[in-house]
Amino acid sequence: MYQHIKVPAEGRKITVNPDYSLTVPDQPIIPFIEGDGTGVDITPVMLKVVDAAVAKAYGGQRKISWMEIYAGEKSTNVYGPDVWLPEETLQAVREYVVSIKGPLTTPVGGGIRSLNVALRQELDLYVCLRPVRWFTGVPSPVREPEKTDMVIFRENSEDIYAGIEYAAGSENAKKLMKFLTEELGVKKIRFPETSGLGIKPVSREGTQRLMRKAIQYAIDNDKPSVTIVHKGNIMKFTEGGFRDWAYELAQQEFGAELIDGGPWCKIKNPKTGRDITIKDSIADAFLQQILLRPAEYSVIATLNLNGDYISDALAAQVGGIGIAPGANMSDSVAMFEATHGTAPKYAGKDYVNPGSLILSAEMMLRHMGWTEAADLIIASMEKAIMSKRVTYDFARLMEGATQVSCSGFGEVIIESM
Ligand SMILES: NC(=O)C1=CN([C@@H]2O[C@H](COP(=O)(O)OP(=O)(O)OC[C@H]3O[C@@H](n4cnc5c(N)ncnc54)[C@H](OP(=O)(O)O)[C@@H]3O)[C@@H](O)[C@H]2O)C=CC1
Ligand SMILES: O=C(O)CCC(=O)C(=O)O
Ligand SMILES: [Mg+2]
Repeated sequence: MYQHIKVPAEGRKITVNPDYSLTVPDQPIIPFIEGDGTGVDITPVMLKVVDAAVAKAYGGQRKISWMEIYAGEKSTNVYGPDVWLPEETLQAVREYVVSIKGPLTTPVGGGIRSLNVALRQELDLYVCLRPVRWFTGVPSPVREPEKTDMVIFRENSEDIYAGIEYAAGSENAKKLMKFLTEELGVKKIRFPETSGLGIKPVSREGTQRLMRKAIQYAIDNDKPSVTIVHKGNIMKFTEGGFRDWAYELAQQEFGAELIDGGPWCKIKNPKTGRDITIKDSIADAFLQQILLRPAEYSVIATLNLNGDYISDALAAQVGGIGIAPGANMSDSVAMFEATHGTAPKYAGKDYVNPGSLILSAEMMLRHMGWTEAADLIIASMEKAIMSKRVTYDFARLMEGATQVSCSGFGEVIIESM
């Protein structure tokens, strides 16, 4: 079976039904990746908090059998020097359907390509879902953080993240440059000899499967709008294509009707009868509007790079990246992870906020239909924040706070259950 993954003796697999709903046993086996950097701090705390919430919510009737799988630096220790993402890790994520991961390091410039992106691409986890909302008591740089309540649907499989890039001066860059200049008549590359080149694939299928999920989410959760965020004025056939294909999907599949001749349009929510406005915003303008008029935005559908930037910007608006959860999803497989990275300067210091990963686990429990345990995590997280016993990131901005460690914050959450 597996070479290094130890399958727990107790527990069963979660399975996917033909309609993509899940069958979740009372003792599911859930794979987790510890993660690099602060992964060693936050992942054990997340496991402890989830176990406590599940025990409290179901009195021993339900329990998670955690199964460690490997990626990143830990994988190179287990599998050998150059094995950053073993095939059996991908296999386990596919096979066990629901999993959770800590952050993984990606070097800047040279070195390995992102393992986080590789996981998303290999498993075709095409939706990066990142809800952003304020918790009462969290210090925020804006005056009315409660007005920020958005859910980002970031396209997770295309765009410049596809990794089609050639280093300046490399043979491939030269070949591509020759093709561009000689075959396509490109004359606008300012310094051809010293340019690195990247290619940005964006497709109708990729856009529309993402937009379908975003609209369905707005319907299921009675949200007032879906905003398509793009830079289609400049990148006409990639970001502009994204905008046009997203509107096209809204009209063709959801029967959206144009407002004042378009392109904005609206759908009547079949579940509530309320209107859902489908609109778009150019990314730079969007970034100032979310600060100045956040209440006007709800569900956001955007491309990979925009979604990456927007995730951290919005997280900051509601108190920072310490409580910014997320999920990477295909129609069947879901892998939950925080929005933040490995924060290397804090690695192993039991210091950072485990909140993002704990809230990612909360999303995971909700996805599994374990809503009582998920609700318990939200309620106890709120109580913990209100008690002002918080990690450094909140403590430095909160008056009268007592700073606690990463594991200490986990304890405060568990005490508050
Ligand atoms: N999905 C993933 O696995 C991701 C991986 N990465 C990778 O992580 C590495 C480091 O990236 P970097 O750009 O420094 O971004 P990080 O998100 O790791 O850290 C940036 C800053 O965010 C704050 N922060 C991060 N995590 C926490 C936390 N748990 N609690 C409180 N504050 C936190 C810290 O702010 P302060 O300094 O103010 O205390 C930190 O210095 C890179 O290799 C990058 O590629 C990045 C993003 C996602
Ligand atoms: O893969 C990485 O290292 C960074 C990814 C990232 O920033 C993100 O997904 O938000
Ligand atoms: Mg990011």
